[in-house]
Amino acid sequence: MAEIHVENLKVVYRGVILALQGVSLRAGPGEAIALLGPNGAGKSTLVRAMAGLLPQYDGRVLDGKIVIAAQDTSHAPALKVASLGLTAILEGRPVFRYLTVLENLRAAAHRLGAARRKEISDEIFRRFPRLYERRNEQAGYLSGGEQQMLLLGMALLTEPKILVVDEPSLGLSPKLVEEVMRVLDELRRDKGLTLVLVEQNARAAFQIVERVYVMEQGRVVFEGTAQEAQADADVMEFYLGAGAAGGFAEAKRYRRRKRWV
Ligand SMILES: Nc1ncnc2c1ncn2[C@@H]1O[C@H](COP(=O)(O)OP(=O)(O)OP(=O)(O)O)[C@@H](O)[C@H]1O
Repeated sequence: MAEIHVENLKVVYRGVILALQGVSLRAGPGEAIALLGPNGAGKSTLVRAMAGLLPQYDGRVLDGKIVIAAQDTSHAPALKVASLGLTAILEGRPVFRYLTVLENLRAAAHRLGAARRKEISDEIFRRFPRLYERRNEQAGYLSGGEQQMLLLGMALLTEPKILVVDEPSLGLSPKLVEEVMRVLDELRRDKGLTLVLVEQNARAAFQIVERVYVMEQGRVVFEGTAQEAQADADVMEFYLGAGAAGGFAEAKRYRRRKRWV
């Protein structure tokens, strides 16, 4: 049984803006998959749908279904989804900017007892020594990479079984992107997590996932192994903007196109 299973999912915003049309995917227990594709393809919408967060964005599932840990969560609220073990780190590094690193971690750990909280906090500081050094500083003053590590630490305090991470590489230097990918890979292996990585940076994602889904205009246009995607010139050039000719400019042609029901 797949840990996450999305079938023929159709999502609209404000009742009329069709953002996903017939999207299907699966991620088995302990598997790492990536959702790739240009701006506006529908990746974040899929993350919101999986996390039960569509209503916050005036969106809803119109058709199809989402099954998480064998339960139909197509219309489930975020708390129900979280209780099934899915934790989503949303785009844009949403840390509490005016709270310190320690306070952010405490806020994420509100459901844990003191002993378990200490155990996981120790683990977080072992994995991310830089967070320990900056534990009393306001999170808003951390660098982008440090904020990403803090979000991963906060996610660990929810004891996830499925981790969904939206665009962790955004705005980071190539060296930091590599570091974030390494940490995600380590976490998945050490904890047997199912990982759904959403990325525009396809090359970074290829390093740590087994299978990829490429999205464009609200649909999945390619599904295959990371190797198959990399060997497919059309996928690389037109959807991932990583080919020889055209490059990223080519992918940008597909930006932000909306369709109406
Ligand atoms: N809250 C919203 N209300 C209306 N339309 C929205 C909303 N959020 C997203 N959309 C539209 O839905 C479509 C898919 O957007 P989405 O953010 O899911 O794409 P994305 O692949 O995550 O892009 P990006 O990488 O830029 O975040 C786009 O056309 C976008 O304009």
